[in-house]
Amino acid sequence: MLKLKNISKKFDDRVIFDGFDLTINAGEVVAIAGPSGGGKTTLLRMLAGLETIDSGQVIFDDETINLDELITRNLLGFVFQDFQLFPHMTVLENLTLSPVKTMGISKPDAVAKAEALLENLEVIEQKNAYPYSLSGGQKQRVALARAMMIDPKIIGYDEPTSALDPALRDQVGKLILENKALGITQIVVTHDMTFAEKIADTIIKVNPKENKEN
Ligand SMILES: Nc1ncnc2c1ncn2[C@@H]1O[C@H](COP(=O)(O)OP(=O)(O)OP(=O)(O)O)[C@@H](O)[C@H]1O
Repeated sequence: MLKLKNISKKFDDRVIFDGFDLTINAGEVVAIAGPSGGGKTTLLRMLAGLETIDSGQVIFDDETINLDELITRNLLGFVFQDFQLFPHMTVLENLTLSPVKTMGISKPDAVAKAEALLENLEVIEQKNAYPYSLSGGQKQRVALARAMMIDPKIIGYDEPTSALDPALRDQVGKLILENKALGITQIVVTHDMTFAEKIADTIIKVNPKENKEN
């Protein structure tokens, strides 16, 4: 279970979160909705350690995580809105780069793990392809595989359907529900309420004026 307690975050003088609380049960799919600029992406970035948290507590399975350690704790694997695949690297290189460089995983182990994930996500045939040659849906799957390389406790998706046509949107929904069946906790930032209602156990709204759980 993930508990955020009394989280506060400012950018300069601008308050994004002021005493924000959130509880997510293990295996749950939570959709985060709310107006543009409300802090949805910032929330994911903070949990992934890509953005600092000014104050508050992050508790995972009863352990209070030191806020400075979020970047190395692999709590949340991030599937970026625009995928952020390195254009000059193959799919396999995109997946193995960070685990080998920053996590000390051996290259053969990283490759084996990447291939297993690509196989599961049905993009193994693209392992030596460069991102430009992939379809939107394939990029999405590769981005998901890359997020899963670090064995995160939670997978966070930033607007996973925004670049996709309706058929691919359904495919992403299916992937999220497949991960749910595996017991993976997932947080999905989305503007798309129809999609949120389809995939989420809980929908949470973040609002810049009242960023308290509601
Ligand atoms: N690194 C940063 N420095 C300064 N301000 C930032 C930074 N990142 C985000 N912000 C500001 O914080 C606010 C929340 O941004 P965030 O991207 O989290 O919103 P969002 O809810 O995801 O919006 P959208 O739905 O438009 O993607 C915005 O006003 C944004 O301009």
